[in-house]
Formats: sequence, C-alpha cells, structure tokens
Amino acid sequence: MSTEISPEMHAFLHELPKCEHHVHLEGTLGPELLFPLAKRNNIELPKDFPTTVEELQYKYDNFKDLQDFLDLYYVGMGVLITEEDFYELAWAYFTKAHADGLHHAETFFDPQGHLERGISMETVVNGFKKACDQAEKELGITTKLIMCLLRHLPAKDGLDTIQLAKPYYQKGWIHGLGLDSSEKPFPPELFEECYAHMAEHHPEVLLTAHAGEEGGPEFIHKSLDLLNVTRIDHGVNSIKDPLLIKKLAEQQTMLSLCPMSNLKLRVVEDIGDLPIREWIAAGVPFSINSDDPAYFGGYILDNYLAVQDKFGFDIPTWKLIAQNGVNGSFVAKARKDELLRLIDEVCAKHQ
Ligand SMILES: Nc1ncnc2[nH]cnc12
Ligand SMILES: [Zn+2]
Repeated sequence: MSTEISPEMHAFLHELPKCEHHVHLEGTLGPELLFPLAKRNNIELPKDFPTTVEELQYKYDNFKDLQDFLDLYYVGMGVLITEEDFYELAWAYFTKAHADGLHHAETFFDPQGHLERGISMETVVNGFKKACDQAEKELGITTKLIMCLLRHLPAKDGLDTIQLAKPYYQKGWIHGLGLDSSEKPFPPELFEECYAHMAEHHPEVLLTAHAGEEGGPEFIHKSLDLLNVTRIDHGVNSIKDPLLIKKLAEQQTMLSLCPMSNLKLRVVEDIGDLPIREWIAAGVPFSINSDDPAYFGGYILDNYLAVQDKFGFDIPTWKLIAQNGVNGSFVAKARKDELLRLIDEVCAKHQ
C-alpha cells in the first residue's frame, strides 16, 4: 500500500534533522562524475561497461542481487585516482545530503578497493578528510569516517589494511571499523582477529559490520558475539529470530537500515515489507540511510520519503526515529543534546 505524502509531511521530513550512519562514499559515485573522472584520469573502462548515462542507469535499475551490484561498484570506483577525486566525490555527497537536512554523517569507505589498484591510503584518506573538514566548517555537518574491510578478501589483507590505517586512527581522522562486500560466503567469524586487534589497540574506535542483509540472523548474532560490534549495518533479517530481536532491544543496538538499497538489491520485494513496525514495537533502534545513493536512486531524504510512502507514520513516530538516530550516533553528549533540541524544535513547529 502506498500513502499520499502531503506537502506538509514532505516539508516536515525535509526539515527533520537527520543523521546518516550507512553511506559508502564510493557508492555516491554517479554517472555525472564517473564518466568525467574516467576521461580526466585516462581510465579505460572494461569493454562491457556501459558507455552512456542511460545504459548505466539501466544497469542501476536492474540489479539481480548484492553481488550483481558489487561487480559494477568495484569497477566504478576504478576511476578514482587522485586526492582531488576523493575530495570531490565526498564533497558532492555532503552538499547533496545537506540539502536533504543532514546534520551528522558517519561515512564508510573501502580502502582495499583502492590499494589493490595502486592508490595509497594517504591519497584516499587525505581527500576524504578534506571534504569532511569542509562539511563541518561550511555546512555544520559533523562527520566520522569509518574504514570498511572487504569480506571477500582474506583477513590477513584486512589486518595489513588496519596496519596501514593506524596513523589515521591515531590522529583521529578515522573513527570506526566496518565490514562490507559479499556477505553470505564470508561470515563474520573470518574477521575475528581484525576486530580483536582494533578492540585491543584502539578501544576508542566504533565497531560495526554489515550483517543480515542477505545473510540470516546468525550473521548478526556472530557479529555481536564474536566481533563485538555495537551497531549492525542493515540487520533486516533480524526479524526472523525473536530472541535476537529481544537482544537488540535490550542492548539498544542500532540497525542502520537502507530501504531503497534493500528494494534495489531484492532483499525485500517491497519497502512496505521491511520490519519497521515490528522493530518499533519491540524497541529496536534503527536509523534510515542511503547506502549507495548514486546506485539505488535516492539520497537520505528519498529514503525517508520511501518509508513514509509505505508506512504513513505520524510526527511522534518520526520524532522517535530521528531521536534514535541521534542516540545511536558516534558523537559526544553535547552534540547529541544539540541535535535532540533541533529535532524537538522542528517537531513542535510541525505538530
Ligand atoms: N549494501 C552493501 N552491502 C555490502 N557491501 C556493500 N558495499 C557497498 N554497499 C554494500
Ligand atoms: Zn552498505
């Protein structure tokens, strides 16, 4: 069922202060930047890669599953070469998301997808950090960078990557460790050593992992119990296990839900099938995110609107969702209080 979103509700959702916890910076690379960067950097795209925006868009609209998307995603990021490319990419994301009412962003990046092409960690992190600093200064968006390990690569490669990123963890330029890429063939336990290393040497770092996107509830259990993550990225399949739902609610573990991604990658047939009402009823906190917005057809506000279109929530429910997003953010109490005050103001104005 779809509900008509009134202009008032649209304006409210636009204004509602938002936090994003699940966006891959490489997933913000759309055709409008991909093709010019390929040209600028003299990158010859593979023979079977689309050559026009329309052909690329057709691919984006017809992913069969997560792997089908990832195959295109890893080729796409091959046009990113210089520090300036990484900066431009992230800055374009921050400006777009700012226009959607974004106030705080915890952004993923995949260094191994660049290191294996001969791009240095320094190039990647310097470019992203420059955009983060500018977003804080010019747009008032607080930011955190979360480095993800690619689970289709060996854990040893992950440990080497952690080693390379150490100076940036020490400087406080990278704040989290995540785990992404093909889920089902590469379960969480393969990366126990990587997460244990981070917990031992950088206890201040946020630990999170993609789990329960295509994998079952056991991937979420193992991410919590073996990797000791305090957040779960996606977590859609948590609903298949009532005990897990109870545990997520008890521990107040936030799920970073990505509705349009879940639809495009066929995790669900319809956004209305997402277990959002069940999570709210059980007290499981979640935030709403864009994942790879250039590939899935929508930035953060589009994802909020897609949920509203199917669920028709009232303002108090949206207030709760926004508050949970703030409380699950990796920021100091003073910033949380500030964001919660802003949410109160916008909700009071639209009540
Ligand atoms: N939705 C997703 N799942 C797993 N890995 C990803 N990398 C980028 N987007 C991803
Ligand atoms: Zn993701």
